[in-house]
Amino acid sequence: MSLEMTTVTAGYEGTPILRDVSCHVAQGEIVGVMGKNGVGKTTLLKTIMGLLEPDSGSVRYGDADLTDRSADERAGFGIGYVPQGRDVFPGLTVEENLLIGENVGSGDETLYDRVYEYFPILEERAGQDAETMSGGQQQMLAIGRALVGDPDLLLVDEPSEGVQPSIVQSITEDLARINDDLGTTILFVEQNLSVIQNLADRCYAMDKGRIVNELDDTDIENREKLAEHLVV
Ligand SMILES: Nc1ncnc2c1ncn2[C@@H]1O[C@H](COP(=O)(O)OP(=O)(O)OP(=O)(O)O)[C@@H](O)[C@H]1O
Repeated sequence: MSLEMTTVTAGYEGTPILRDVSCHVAQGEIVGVMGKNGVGKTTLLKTIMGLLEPDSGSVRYGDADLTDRSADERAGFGIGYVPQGRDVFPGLTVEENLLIGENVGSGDETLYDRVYEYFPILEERAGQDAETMSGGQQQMLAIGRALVGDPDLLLVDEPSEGVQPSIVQSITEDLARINDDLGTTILFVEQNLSVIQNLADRCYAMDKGRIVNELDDTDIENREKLAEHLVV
């Protein structure tokens, strides 16, 4: 199913952040969102996930109008969210963190097997306090937690943030493989040029709450062109 956001305006307590944002992601596509700090990238993902109510505009997924649906309902439609900073639950084990991502009552063990296949370290560390894992392992856990919800669309907020460079490459490959193997559509926010180049089919550039450019695969190969949208 494709995602379609149309002329969305959204913000926090009366302060507008997203201004008239329209974007789309086709089924099976991997689309990046880039831009400097504070331009509204996280706000865009939150609005798609239903964690922030838009002041105007609409969010549609396939035939469904999600605009007035809760985040839980959107998860039920097959949308998974990997938040910035990962937000693993401290004091809970890796396995308990994964359990939280499961759709209530699904009990589908194959979803765990799938997560452990992509991220064997999570099986090895199943009983470990999630908080004591490295940044990269926590990022894998956050992706795994979304995967046990069996999403068709994955929203991923800065997968490279706080992750050491050698692991960034491996997480990028994992996301590409998830898209390839499972057909999972991916919309991700990123400021790391290499991740964008290695992962995105297409990319939106944001500035001051607006989408100011759309880059196709040829544009994405051009590092200087990409960097224009990221330099602070
Ligand atoms: N909960 C909130 N309440 C009020 N203002 C917020 C809140 N969250 C974000 N903002 C503001 O909204 C603006 C956009 O933030 P957002 O997190 O969407 O940007 P971003 O592009 O994802 O940046 P970054 O890369 O730094 O995460 C910023 O000015 C930020 O201070």
